[in-house]
Amino acid sequence: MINVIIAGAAGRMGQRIGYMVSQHPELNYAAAFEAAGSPSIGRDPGEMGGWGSAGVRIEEGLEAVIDKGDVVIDFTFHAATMGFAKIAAAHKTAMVIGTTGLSAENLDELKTLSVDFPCVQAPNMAVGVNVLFKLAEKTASILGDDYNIEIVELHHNKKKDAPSGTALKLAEMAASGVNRNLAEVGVYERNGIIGERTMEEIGVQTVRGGDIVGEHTIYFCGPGERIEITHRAHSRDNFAQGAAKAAAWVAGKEPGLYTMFDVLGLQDL
Ligand SMILES: NC(=O)c1ccc[n+]([C@@H]2O[C@H](COP(=O)([O-])OP(=O)(O)OC[C@H]3O[C@@H](n4cnc5c(N)ncnc54)[C@H](O)[C@@H]3O)[C@@H](O)[C@H]2O)c1
Ligand SMILES: O=C(O)C1=N[C@H](C(=O)O)CCC1
Repeated sequence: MINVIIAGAAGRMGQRIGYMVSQHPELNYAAAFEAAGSPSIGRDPGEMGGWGSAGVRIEEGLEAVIDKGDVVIDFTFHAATMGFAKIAAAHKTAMVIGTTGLSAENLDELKTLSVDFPCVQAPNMAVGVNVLFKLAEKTASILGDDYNIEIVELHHNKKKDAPSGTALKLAEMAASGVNRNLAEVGVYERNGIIGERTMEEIGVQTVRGGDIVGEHTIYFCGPGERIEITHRAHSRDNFAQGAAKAAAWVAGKEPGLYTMFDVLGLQDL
């Protein structure tokens, strides 16, 4: 069995990932940890979530549990994630990172650290979203420069980062399809007398409200017609199943930075 350590075990994703790990035939829920001072410390994450005993108690900090597992699954907060990656790299323990809001500098640092440990990092672990990434790139490359590309994402009112990591990756994939650099053409807000839209820009807009789990639409708006491709998450379970699948895949792999395209075999599509 592959022993799994779950970071942020009391969180919305940490809870569903814990359940999926407990149900997975190759995975064992070996340890759980939370931030210092969390009221969940000492509690059983399964009992907290109402899905039975996980067989572990939530501990404080990754250092306390790093020797108990083969892979750390992290869906927490960007400011904490890089610290976890440094600890995992030093112990050569595999990692699955779903936390969003990582900066370009964080991703560069992760690439450097990954010479020492295998790590899957992806802003969205649902199968459907990863297919959508590929569709966005292909559709953009087929339609070319005559179609305006716009992305709209909707999430719950507790989400801390904007735009979503998924929307940013969608924009990156579409930009790659039309050979543009997102850093040069991404437009994240519009307000006031902004003038006509340029053909090059790729718009990314954010909606926050209620308990929306997550919705992403990419629009290709052309003369006389438009294509809209939407992914809607009905619950967090697809993300959590993807994280469990990634953990089973990455344990024992060669050091390196991998994505869900590697896990799902979509790399060459
Ligand atoms: N990749 C994906 O498929 C995917 C899917 C959903 C959410 N996410 C991302 O996962 C992250 C978490 O989302 P959420 O809705 O579960 O948030 P949440 O706030 O419900 O959960 C985060 C948990 O992490 C804990 N945490 C924060 N700092 C910590 C630290 N230093 N040490 C240990 N634990 C710490 C918090 O106490 C909390 O319990 C966000 O970045 C979100 O965008 C990714
Ligand atoms: O609920 C969240 O937070 C989500 N975050 C990810 C993102 O930022 O793309 C994935 C969808 C849900």
